[in-house]
Amino acid sequence: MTEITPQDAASPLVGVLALQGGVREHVHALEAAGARTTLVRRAAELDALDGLVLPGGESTTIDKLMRLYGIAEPLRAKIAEGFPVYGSCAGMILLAERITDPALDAAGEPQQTLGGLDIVVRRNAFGRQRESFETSLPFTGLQSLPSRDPAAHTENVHAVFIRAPWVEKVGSSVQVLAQVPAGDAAAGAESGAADSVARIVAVRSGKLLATSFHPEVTGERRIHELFIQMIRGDA
Ligand SMILES: NC(=O)CC[C@H](N)C(=O)O
Repeated sequence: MTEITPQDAASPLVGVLALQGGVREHVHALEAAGARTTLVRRAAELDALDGLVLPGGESTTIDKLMRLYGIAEPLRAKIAEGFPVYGSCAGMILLAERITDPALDAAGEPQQTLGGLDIVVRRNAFGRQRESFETSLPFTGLQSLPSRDPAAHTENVHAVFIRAPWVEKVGSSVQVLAQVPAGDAAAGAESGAADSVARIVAVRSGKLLATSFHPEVTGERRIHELFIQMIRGDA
């Protein structure tokens, strides 16, 4: 069912892919940031949109359902034409050109991605013991947002990680927006590597934005505002 919210008609219409995962939270965050929203389950629903959010959840399930419902191919084609998409967590995995450790289905077939974002991601990268954590991260590129605190020296974002991927490699077209610094106590880890090396957790390339973490669950609105500015061509 399509739900259009009564925002200003000039507000961009942003879809949230509603096949699996944390859909509601993105709808609320987008609306708080000034967008109109609609839930997307079918390829025909893509055409009316100004942008799309791929939520967190389980990337293997979302991948399977996107292919089953025939939405993967048309979405891939739109992304190649410059359609704005923001992916959080599983959504970041779906935008990645490559996964270091793709899950295999019962037939031994690796999970697929939409691609478009020239990054390599590692799933569940922060380890099992501390599979969820929260931390505060400096985030690049929020300077022009309406909700920005003009008195703030650094633009820190509250970031919630839930079985999150990190970005292992970025192509030359990709801008790194945030990293978990080496030695971050919250990231801690079993994944010893997180202690000794900074890990990339937010990136942008053209009209594609991806975060390993979930701004939509904390009341953090600046990432969604940034995405709306990207849609409008203001960022
Ligand atoms: N919170 C999330 O979206 C977790 C992502 C999940 N680990 C995956 O691989 O899809």
